Amino acid sequence: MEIRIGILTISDRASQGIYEDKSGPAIAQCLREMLSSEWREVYRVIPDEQPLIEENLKDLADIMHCCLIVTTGGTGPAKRDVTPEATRAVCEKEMEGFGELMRAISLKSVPTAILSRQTAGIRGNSLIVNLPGKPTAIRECLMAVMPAVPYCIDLLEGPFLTTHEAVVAAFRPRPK
Ligand SMILES: Nc1ncnc2c1ncn2[C@@H]1O[C@H](COP(=O)(O)OP(=O)(O)OP(=O)(O)O)[C@@H](O)[C@H]1O
Ligand SMILES: Nc1nc2c(c(=O)[nH]1)N[C@H]1C(S)=C(S)[C@@H](COP(=O)(O)O)O[C@H]1N2
Repeated sequence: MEIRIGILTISDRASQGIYEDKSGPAIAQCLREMLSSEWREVYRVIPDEQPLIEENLKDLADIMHCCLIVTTGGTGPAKRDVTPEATRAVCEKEMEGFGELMRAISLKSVPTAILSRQTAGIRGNSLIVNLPGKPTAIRECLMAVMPAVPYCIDLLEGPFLTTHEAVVAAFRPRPK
């Protein structure tokens, strides 16, 4: 079966065309460099509206069967930043370690890393990972968590994801 990965940009201004979305394409580019498995992106740009975020996450997981869904934006403290709330609302399990690790790595380059409430969670067979909105945060955060992502997807009975070892090595404690 085709491997699908959801890329969801959550930004009022990018969704209105006030600025060009750079973070969604950065996620796609980063994943292309990291993954040796064939995969197809399902890419969307939406405003910071919690019901809309939840609807898109559910659709990408349940209907589009994306094994991995990466969001960008809406993780901060501002009134309209509700991506973590939407993620928790649609997930059966929260995966706190992802947010902890991404904040710790990001803190080495920006003190404002602690302003991101980015998290991750499991909905059905899908892993949902939140990234901050800044285009420069994408590579840093994805590089941090990617070693554990293929094994997490194994545990969700998803496709066997392989990586380009020179870029990032997937860690599987119990190789298949
Ligand atoms: N998807 C994106 N593409 C390009 N630049 C972005 C994106 N998201 C954020 N930025 C940049 O990072 C800055 C700070 O991000 P901020 O978190 O304020 O934006 P946002 O909350 O994603 O956008 P909005 O306020 O329109 O919903 C923005 O002013 C913009 O320069
Ligand atoms: N790696 C990284 N993480 C980062 C940043 C960044 O520039 N690089 N920006 C921070 C800032 S300034 C904010 S406000 C929060 C939330 O951003 P978001 O609301 O766009 O998701 O992410 C933080 N995390």
